[in-house]
Amino acid sequence: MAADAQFPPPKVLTYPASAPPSLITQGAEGRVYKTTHLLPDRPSALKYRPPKPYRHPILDARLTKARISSEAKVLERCWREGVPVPPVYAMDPAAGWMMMEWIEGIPVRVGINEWLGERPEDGEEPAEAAEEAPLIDLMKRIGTAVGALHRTGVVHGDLTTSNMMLRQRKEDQVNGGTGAESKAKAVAGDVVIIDFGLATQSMADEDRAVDLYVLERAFASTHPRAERLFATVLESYKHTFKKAPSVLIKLEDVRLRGRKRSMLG
Ligand SMILES: Nc1ncnc2c1ncn2[C@@H]1O[C@H](COP(=O)(O)OP(=O)(O)OP(=O)(O)O)[C@@H](O)[C@H]1O
Repeated sequence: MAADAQFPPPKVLTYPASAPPSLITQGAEGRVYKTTHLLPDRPSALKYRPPKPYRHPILDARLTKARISSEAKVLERCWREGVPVPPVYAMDPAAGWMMMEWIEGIPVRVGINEWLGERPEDGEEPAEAAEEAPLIDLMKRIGTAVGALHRTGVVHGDLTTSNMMLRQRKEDQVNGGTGAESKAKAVAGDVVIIDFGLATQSMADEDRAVDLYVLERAFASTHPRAERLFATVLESYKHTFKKAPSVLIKLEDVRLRGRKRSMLG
C-alpha cells in the first residue's frame, strides 16, 4: 500500500504473521491497523502514532508515549468497571502503539444512516412509533453506554456516532429475514465506545454535560432527520447513575452558552 511505503508500520507489525495487517484509517495523529493478537483467529486493532517529523524528537517521543499510555489507562479502567469498550491486549507506549480487541461491526453512524436511508423523505409523516422501535432501542443503548462511562469518572472528550461501534451479535449474523427484520439489523448490536485519545478523568457535572453536548451537536449534524430521537438518549442516561439528573440540568446551561456563542458568531 502506498501509505505504508510512505510511513513504515511499527516494528510489531513486521513480524511474521498468518495474515498481513491492513491499514484501516490514517488520521492526522495516528493510524489504525487491523491485525491479530497471539492467535490467528483473534483479530485486533492496533492504534499507532508515528513519529512527527515536524516536532522536536525528544518532545515528540514524550508526547506520543504519554498519549498512548493515557488512552490505554482509560480503556483499562473502563473495561475493569464494565463500561463497553474494547479491552487492551498489549501496548508499547514508547514505540507509539496499543493493541485492543477488534470490534466486529459497523460504526453507529453508519447503522443509523442505513436505517434512515429507507425512511420516507423529509416532510412526510414520521414513522409509526412501533416501526421505529429498533432505532429507539439503539438510542436507549447509547444513553446507557455513555452513562456507564460517566459513572466510572471518565469523560470521553469527542463523543460522536463515529466513535461508537455496533458490535454484531451472533444471532444477527444470519442473512435473510423479512424487510423489517433486515432493516432492524442495521441498528442491532451492542454499543461499544472507542477512541479515547481525548478522554480525561472527571466527576464534574460540567465536564459530563459538555461531553453530552458534544454528542448532541454531533448527532444533530450527522443525523438531522433523527434529531428528535436524541431525547431518548438523554432519558436513558438519566437513569444510569445517581448524579445523572443533575448532569442533565447542567446540560441546559451548556446549551444556553453554546447558543449565545453561536449568536455572537
Ligand atoms: N477496536 C476497534 N475495532 C474495530 N475498529 C476500530 C477499533 N478502533 C478503531 N477502529 C476503527 O478505526 C477508526 C479510527 O479509530 P480511532 O477513532 O480510535 O482513531 P483516530 O481517530 O485516529 O484517533 P485519535 O482521534 O485519537 O487520533 C474508527 O473509526 C474505526 O473505524
